[in-house]
Parts: sequence; structure tokens; C-alpha cells
Amino acid sequence: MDAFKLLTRSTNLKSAAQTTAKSTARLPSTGKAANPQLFRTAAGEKLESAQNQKKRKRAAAAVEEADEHDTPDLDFFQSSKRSSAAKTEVSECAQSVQEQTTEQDDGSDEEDEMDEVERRTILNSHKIKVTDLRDIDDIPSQIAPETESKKQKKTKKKQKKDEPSVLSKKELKRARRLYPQPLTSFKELRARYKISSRLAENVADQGFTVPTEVQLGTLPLLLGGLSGSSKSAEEPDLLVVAPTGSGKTLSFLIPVINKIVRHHHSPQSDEHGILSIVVAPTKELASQIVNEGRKLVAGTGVKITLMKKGMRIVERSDDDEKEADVLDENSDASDSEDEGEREGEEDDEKMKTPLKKIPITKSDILVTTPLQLVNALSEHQTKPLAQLPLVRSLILDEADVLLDPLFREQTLSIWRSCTHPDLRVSLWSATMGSNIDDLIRSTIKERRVGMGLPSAIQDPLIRLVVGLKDSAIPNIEHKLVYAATEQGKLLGLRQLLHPAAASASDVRLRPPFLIFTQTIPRAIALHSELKYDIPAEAGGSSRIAVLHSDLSDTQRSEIMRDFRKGEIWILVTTDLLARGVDFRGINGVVNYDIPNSAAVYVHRVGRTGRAGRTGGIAVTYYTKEDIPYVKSIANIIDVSEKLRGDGSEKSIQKWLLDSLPDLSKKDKKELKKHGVKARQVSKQVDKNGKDGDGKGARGMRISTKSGFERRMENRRKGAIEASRKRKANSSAHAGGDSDKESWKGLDD
Ligand SMILES: Nc1ncnc2c1ncn2[C@@H]1O[C@H](COP(=O)(O)OP(=O)(O)OP(=O)(O)O)[C@@H](O)[C@H]1O
Repeated sequence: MDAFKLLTRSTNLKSAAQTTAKSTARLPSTGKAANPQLFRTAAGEKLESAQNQKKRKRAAAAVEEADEHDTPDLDFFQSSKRSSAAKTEVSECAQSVQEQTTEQDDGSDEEDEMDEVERRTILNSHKIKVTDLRDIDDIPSQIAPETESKKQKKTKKKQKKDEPSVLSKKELKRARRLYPQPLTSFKELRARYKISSRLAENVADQGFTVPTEVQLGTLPLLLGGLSGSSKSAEEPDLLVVAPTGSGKTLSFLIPVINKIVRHHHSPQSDEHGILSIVVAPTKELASQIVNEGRKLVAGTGVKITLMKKGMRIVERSDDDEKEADVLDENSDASDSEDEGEREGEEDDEKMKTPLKKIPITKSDILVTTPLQLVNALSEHQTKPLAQLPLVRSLILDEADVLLDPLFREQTLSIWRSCTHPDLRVSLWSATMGSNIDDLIRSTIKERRVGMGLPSAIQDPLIRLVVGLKDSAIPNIEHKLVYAATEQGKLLGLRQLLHPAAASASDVRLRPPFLIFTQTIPRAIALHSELKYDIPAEAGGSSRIAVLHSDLSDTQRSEIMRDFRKGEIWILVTTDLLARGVDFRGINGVVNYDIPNSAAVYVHRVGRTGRAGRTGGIAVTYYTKEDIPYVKSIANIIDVSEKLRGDGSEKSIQKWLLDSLPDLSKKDKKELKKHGVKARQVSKQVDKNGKDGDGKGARGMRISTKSGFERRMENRRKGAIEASRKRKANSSAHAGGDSDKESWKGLDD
């Protein structure tokens, strides 16, 4: 028996009945989590509710006080005329009390100020770690008083010996650690940080009640600086590592929109142009950010736009009157609500338009992929990059991939082209390589030198980590399944699609779900293999789709839209959808091909279990060829289960983890770049996944039967089913439509 079969066996084997009951009760698509937070302790919770209670009491006391002093005595026996006058008086009074209360709330910064022990308790309870990333000598003494005194002591001691002072690693860590004010409720956004009232309403309209950990930690920093007060806000540059689906988008959008609202009311309000840029690695993610942003900017006067091919965003002094293969697009086109989903429709209708005639897109926030912006700034890399002198906020979403060699040059050149001296940059992801800190520090220093400033970083540069860096969220179930061969994986996947068979394999996954493959040809091949597995009465092949970057923008956005609408149940895709995209009700993720790195695993499986939802399942198949690459994934699963901390049985035993081979650094790099060698696209394989003799390299084919055979089989089944129904002779019980409504699994 293959030893690695044990790895699969070691997963919790529960009775089918148990599994069924659990799956139905905890399906993530059944609704939203009561609390979107992933980590909290009783001590922290107690303190937070005490803080909120304190605020409520203060507000109630203000109302009471106002009642005592200001409410006129009511005489219910007086004439109705008088009574209505009294009513008006009462209502005016109530209004003034409400205003007073709000004002009191507004002016309660000092009273709400927590002491360091309270701040520390709440932050630790949510596993939030805040660190100053600057060189220790650049950190002002009020932020690192402990260090200063220790450093001074050391200096004194060593002065005699005439040696420079050196801090131990531990002391340096302690000196850099910060405990800023956390956000205990969304109401504080208005009351304490004075965000625009319209923006606060828009946040409230989304129905969010409790801030997630990343929101709890970053919103005060971005809105109130390190002092946590809107009065002396000193916005830091920020590096944020927080779990997938934890609400990072809202964390960067609220401050950036508020900053622009303030800008519109400032003396520089006559400056018109792009003030903020959000960079995301894929069009799907960029479009999603725009859609989220639109909900928040409504009625604030702030405009958010998705960068599109051919859009003109800067005026160049060297603009030529020349023909360009670009889209004639004016800003009106980007006003529609669902622009993101329609993205690209116009892109496919390129037309020749003189470059100068394209109006410059007027927007406050531009959301873009790196290449699209670089192309727009350099006229498809034919000219040096134009500058963006008004941009005050640069947001890099999925920053680790944006700073990966693939995108690094484009991303850094965008950063360099933002020349405003007050530029603030924030970088967000669920995973972050260890080299990123140094890269950010050196880029900020380089910019400062370029602006003629001393290289020492003056403004705060903060790193905020939620939970354990580079780990998968604890609220999903991981299944690592040994399938031995490619055929084994396909068999496993089919079992997964069939509820009766699934009970035997301990894994039960209901649509909607995502299936990830290593390459585009494999995604196409798997899609055509599975296409006829869905019975016609359940919607047939239209329920399963494939999405990859070789499709046109229009096709991509249509598939995204249909998957969000629930018309597509199973989406086969590549790592194009591994990051950032938020499909709220996804029940699970299948790694049909193992991911190229631990980070990719974290992001892929993070498409389920979002905003604290439980019940999501991540199934990862692996074959003999994958064994050298499995350890890093098994480690991630192990850590995620430890993080859950509910004492539930581990799915991966320690001795098995120890027996898996380690991968050398070189091999890790190779895997990250090209994936599992055996599955790489061979030169003979075309974009449709076809080579000389089938689909993909020999032994790596995704097929058990030919598509033709399956289609014929499907038709036969359909005919049998139809005749059975005819025999039942009851049109009322035909049941075709109702079958369509609910997923009944696939036929054998
Ligand atoms: N405070 C909150 N309460 C409940 N739901 C929230 C809250 N904040 C955000 N959400 C929801 O959580 C989901 C995930 O948010 P978002 O896409 O911003 O996650 P993310 O941290 O960027 O994830 P990823 O790392 O995968 O990109 C969204 O559907 C969002 O609407």
C-alpha cells in the first residue's frame, strides 16, 4: 500500500450521517456570519463591550441631563393648541439634545482614549501586531520611550569604553512594537475620526455591524495616525498582512474616500485630477474594487473609475497628433453602476481615434492593473512614464504579487511617477514575503533622496499583521487527498460531485465552488471533460464554465457576472482568480492541481470562508508526481488548524508531516515559476489543451472517456429519464423546473 494514502486516511473519518448534517448546517452560502472576526478572546471582548457601554452611558446621561434642564413641564389637560406648541417645543428640544449628544460624542476623544494596557489587551485578543518598520534611530522618542531610555543607559555604560551602542534583537523588537488605539465600533468612524457623514451612512448601509480585525487595527491608523486622533492625524505609510476575506478592501477605501472628501473642502480644492490610485493584479479584482468603492462614494462627490484600455489620464506636453489604436472613451461611460462587470465590452470594439481627441478621464480614484496604467502613462511604452503629481495615496492591493519579479518593475515605476511630496503608500495582502519590508524601506528612501530630502524616513512606516503571517484562515476545513494518478484525481472530483459517492470519501462539497488548475490548457481540458456531467434537468453544461486570461474581456466579465448571479455553479479556472475576488457564498475550493507555492494555496482556499463564514471546504488532490511539493501545503493546513484552537482533531498527523520531503530553495523557486514540471504546457500542446494524442502530456491527460462518449451517454440518460416521466403520465409532476432550483448532485 502506498504510504501516502495514509495522509488521506488520516483525515477525520466521520460517519456519512454526521458529515451530511454538519455540511447542511454550516454551508457558507446559507448566510453571513454573526461575527466576521476570526480571532478574539473573552478578555478582549469584555473590554471592548465595556468601552462601547461607556460610550452609550455617556450618550444616555447627556440625554437625561438635557431632559432635566431643558424639557418644559407638560400639561396634558391644557388646550390642544397649547399642547401642539408644547409638542413642537419638545421635538425641537429633542433635536437639540440629539445634536448635543452627537457633539459630546464628537468631542469625546480624550474620554474614549484607552490606556496602553487596554489597547494592548484588545489588540492581542485579536492577534493584531503593529510594528514600526523604520530604522531604530529614526523612530522619535515619544513612540519608543523604552528604547530611548535603554539605549541611553547602554550608551552611558559604553561611553567609557568608547564603543557604539548596540541593542539586542529582542530589545529592537520591543522598541518597534506599537499599541495604537483600536476601533471598537463603526460608530467611532464618525464620532471619533470625524469621517464624512455621507461616507459614514454609506458604510452603515452595507449592514456591517462589527469591524473585522484588519478594520479594527488599520482604520484608526489611517484616519487618526499614531496618536489615534483626527485632530493631529499623521497618516503613516502602511504594510498590512491580514487573512483572506477579512475586509481589507473596506479598510483602504474608507480612509482614501474620506481624504478626498476633505481635499474637496480644502484650499487646494481647485486641483483637479487623480488623487488616489489603487493597483490590483487582475482586471477581475480591479473591477470588484470599483464596484465596492461605488457603494461607498455615493453622494460624497468622490468619483472612482476603473482604468480601461485606451483611457487618457494625463496631459503630456509631447502629445502628438497621431493615429492610435485606442478606444474613444469618455468619462460618462464609466459612470454606470455595473461598469466593472461590463468591463471590456467596449475594449473589443477598438476604433481608430486621434489621440488628442480622447478627453482626459476625470476621476479622484483610479483603480487599475499595473500594466494598464504603465501603458497609459508611457503611451504603450513608447515614451518615458508621465508623472502623476496630484496623487496623495497609492494603494497596492495584493502587494506581494505586485512586487514579485513579474510585476515589480511596473509597480515601482508607478510608485516613482507619483511625485507629490505628501504621497502615502499602503500595501495589502494575506501573504507577504520577508524581502518586502526592505524593498519598501529602500523605495521610500530612494524617493526622498530624489526629492532632495535626507534619506532617513521621517514619516511613520508601520507594519500591521493580523493572525499568523502567511497562514490560511482557520474557519475552513482542509482536505488533502492522495489520488495517485491524474485519472485518480478525475475520479475523485466526480465522486465529489456526486452526493451518494461523496459519503464514501468523507468529502462533501456542494456548488457553488471553484476548481483550480495549473495551466490554461488544463483548465480548458477539465472543463470539457466535466461539461456533460451536469444533467440537462439541472441546467446542463451551462452550469459549468471555464475562466482564464486567454478569453476576451467581455467573456471574462460575463462569466464573472453569471457565477455571482448563481447561474454558473462550478467554475474551472487558473490562478487568475486565486487572489482577491470575493464571491460571497462559495462553499468550497478544489485544487485539482496543487498550487505552485504555499502563498498561492493560502489565496486559493481563501475564496471560501469569507467575512468569518464557516463551513467552507478546501480539497487539494495530489499525485505521485506532487509528493515533493506537498509539505509546504501540509504545513499551512497544520498551522491553520492550530490557529482554530478548538481542540478538534487534526487532519494531518505529525509523523506524516515529518515524513514528507522538504523542498530545496532552488526547487521552490522553480515550482513557483513554472509549476509541477510534468504538467507544464508542452510545445505541442495548443491553447485548447490538445496535443498529438489527446489533452496534455502523456500521463497528465485530463480524461477518462472522450467528450463525445460522455455527450452520447448523457443524451441516452436524458431520453430514458424523459420516457420515465412520460410513463408517470402526470404533467403536474414533471418537476423539471424545481429540479433546476436545487442542486441534487450529479448522476453516476
Ligand atoms: N465588518 C464587516 N462585517 C461583515 N462583512 C464584511 C465586513 N467588512 C467586509 N466585509 C465583507 O467581507 C468580504 C471580504 O472582504 P474583502 O474582499 O475586502 O476581503 P479581503 O481581505 O480583501 O480578502 P482577500 O485577501 O481575499 O483579497 C466582502 O464580501 C465584504 O463585503
